[in-house]
Amino acid sequence: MAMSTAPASPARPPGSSGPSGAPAAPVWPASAREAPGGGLAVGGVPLAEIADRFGTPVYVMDEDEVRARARAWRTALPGADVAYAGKAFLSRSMIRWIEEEGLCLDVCSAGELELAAHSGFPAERIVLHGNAKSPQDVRAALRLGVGRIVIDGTGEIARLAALVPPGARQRVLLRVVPGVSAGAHAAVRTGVEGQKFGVPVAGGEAEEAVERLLGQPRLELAGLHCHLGSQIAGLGPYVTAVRRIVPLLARVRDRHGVTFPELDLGGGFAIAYREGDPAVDPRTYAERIGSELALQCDRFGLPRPRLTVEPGRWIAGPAGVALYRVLSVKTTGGRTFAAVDGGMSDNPRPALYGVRYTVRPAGRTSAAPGRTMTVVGRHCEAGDVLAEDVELPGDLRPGDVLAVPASGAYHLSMASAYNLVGRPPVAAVSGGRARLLVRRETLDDLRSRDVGE
Ligand SMILES: Cc1ncc(COP(=O)(O)O)c(C=O)c1O
Ligand SMILES: N[C@@H](CCCC[NH3+])C(=O)O
Repeated sequence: MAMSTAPASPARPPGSSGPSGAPAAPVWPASAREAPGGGLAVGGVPLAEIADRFGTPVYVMDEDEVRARARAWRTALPGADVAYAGKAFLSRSMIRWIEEEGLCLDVCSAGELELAAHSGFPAERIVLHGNAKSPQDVRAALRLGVGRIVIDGTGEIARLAALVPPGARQRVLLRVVPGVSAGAHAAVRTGVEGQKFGVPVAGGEAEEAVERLLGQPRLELAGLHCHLGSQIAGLGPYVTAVRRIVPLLARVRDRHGVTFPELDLGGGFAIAYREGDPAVDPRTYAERIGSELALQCDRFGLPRPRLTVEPGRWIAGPAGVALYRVLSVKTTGGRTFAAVDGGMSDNPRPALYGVRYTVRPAGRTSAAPGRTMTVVGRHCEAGDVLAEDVELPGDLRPGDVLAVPASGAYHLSMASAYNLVGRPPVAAVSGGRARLLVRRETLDDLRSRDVGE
């Protein structure tokens, strides 16, 4: 088996359609190429070089891929606001790229907010979310002057209004739950009743919250918000959400004489983790959701609100590649395990959602015949599995570098200190150069938190 298999697809703009007309689902960044001496290069930099220079595990972010993906949404929805959901991956450079591409930013804590503000991101382009905002979150949002705060529940309305200084008005959105089940795993389905986010459209709860908000002179209700869930591959759920939310807008208009200028339909757009996985195409989203919104608004005689979308995974995920070094190859119970020097501490997604990744050697070519192996992490749980039953070169050995694509979202942002191994660094690649964005968490960092007695 040739140890280097070519990346799935030649370079093409993210979000473009494949030859069959089905949504294209590139697994590797568009810049991925076979490296001159064997292995894989991303952003013009051989991944083996990155592994040697920064150590492993290391996360590689392709800056041009991030920017192209951000632009794909801006181009598809020219009259809309595109708010990158920072929970997917946030660093000072990422914030700068997003700012330069003209996006807004969705944050959900004082921590994310302060990082953005200190990186120079304009506060009026920031949206603050959260089902349980702490006083610290709200105070930071008011002090920095964020553009929008998303109200998640009726109880939050008076609490927030009380913190807005006299004479000031805070622009807010109300998060509603349209009763739509969507998302790759129960833990990330937020469009249905019975989970912790938002106020249901059904049963009148949302209308009651709107009424309360309209009665608060220090809050300016600019519109409704919903976020259905995450890793949603089809557009049907978004269409249903529009069909349920626009009639609510009409009821509010009829009852209060108010029409809202904005509608935020959240994020949740699927990416491919393995070859052939479906992914959302921003242009198809724009056509389908844009026309449904127009249709429903016309039906109720409402003006079309300005749309906001909040992609997180779609922008950061496919731009990231995780690099690990093989620590051991072991055959036991009829299975061969390749164990790497990271795992569930830097990528908890397999353990949390049962997700499986694809993996390929990144450092050298091999003529050895292929062998079915399971790639596992180094942590103390049998569920610490990255890729199951994948074909890898039969001569894979300790020291080899393995690359895992689609690793840019919800890996490092959810990484833990499990087994005190330290969180990996992040390197950016672009134009044949690599640079460090986030340094490795050292044992000193970890030890220094423990103050003893
Ligand atoms: C309110 C909100 N907006 C946007 C997102 C981004 O979701 P995704 O990364 O799936 O696009 C999330 C996370 O699911 C969210 O909670
Ligand atoms: N953490 C989830 C996505 C949750 C999105 C947050 N609202 C994942 O890795 O798939």
